Amino acid sequence: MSETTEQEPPVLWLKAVERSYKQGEAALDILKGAEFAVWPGESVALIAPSGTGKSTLLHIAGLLEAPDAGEVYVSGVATSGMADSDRTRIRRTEIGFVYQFHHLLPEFTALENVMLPQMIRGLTKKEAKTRAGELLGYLGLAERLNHRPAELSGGEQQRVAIARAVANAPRLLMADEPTGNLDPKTADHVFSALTQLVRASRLAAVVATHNMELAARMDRRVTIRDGLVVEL
Ligand SMILES: Nc1ncnc2c1ncn2[C@@H]1O[C@H](COP(=O)(O)OP(=O)(O)OP(=O)(O)O)[C@@H](O)[C@H]1O
Repeated sequence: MSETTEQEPPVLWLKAVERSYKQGEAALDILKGAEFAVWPGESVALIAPSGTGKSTLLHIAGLLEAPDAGEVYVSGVATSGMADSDRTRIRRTEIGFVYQFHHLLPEFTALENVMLPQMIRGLTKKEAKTRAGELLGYLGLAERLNHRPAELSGGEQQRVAIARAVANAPRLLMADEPTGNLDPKTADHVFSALTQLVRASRLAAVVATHNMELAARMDRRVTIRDGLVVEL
């Protein structure tokens, strides 16, 4: 765990989270009281075998899905009793998402892809452009601002996706196999860029990965066992 964490509340805190799915008449208990917290500036690898509940956990932690029981605190705020619109607002302002595939808009340039979420949030075009340029520059893409996704390499596309995810300065970054589609060397570069950004911006990051080498470079590693989150 990184220093500093004692006084600050966790950015994400899952408390006694339960989630079951119906399977015919039976209930399939996936999360059975899971506890999980991530602090500012800390990166945590989630290494969970297929079917153990990785997606379920990421969806609940990312406020895309509500738990059956338990509570999800984001920056100290309990989210379970909230109206959907409030939960969506917290998701949009506090959480950034990166997926295995970049999902960039093909007709827009790298710069425009990073500007868009900011403009949707109400920043002026000029403000959005400045921040997008800075972020892309930080991620080593200063020479690629006006390229469309198809004109970028896989690693470059994924770095643009990372810039887009943090464009609105979220406090939590959720990444699901962010390097899963890249060759090992490119994965290494993208991963380094991501962890550097997490530390520099004091984000809390949860990165689901099957890559043990990359997971070893994060602050902590957790898995899901018998419906609980356990440290590795
Ligand atoms: N909507 C649903 N209805 C019924 N069962 C579900 C539903 N969603 C997931 N499950 C089941 O719950 C279990 C956990 O699902 P989850 O998607 O969280 O797994 P996962 O660990 O992310 O797996 P993978 O890495 O293969 O995507 C699986 O056995 C899955 O079949």
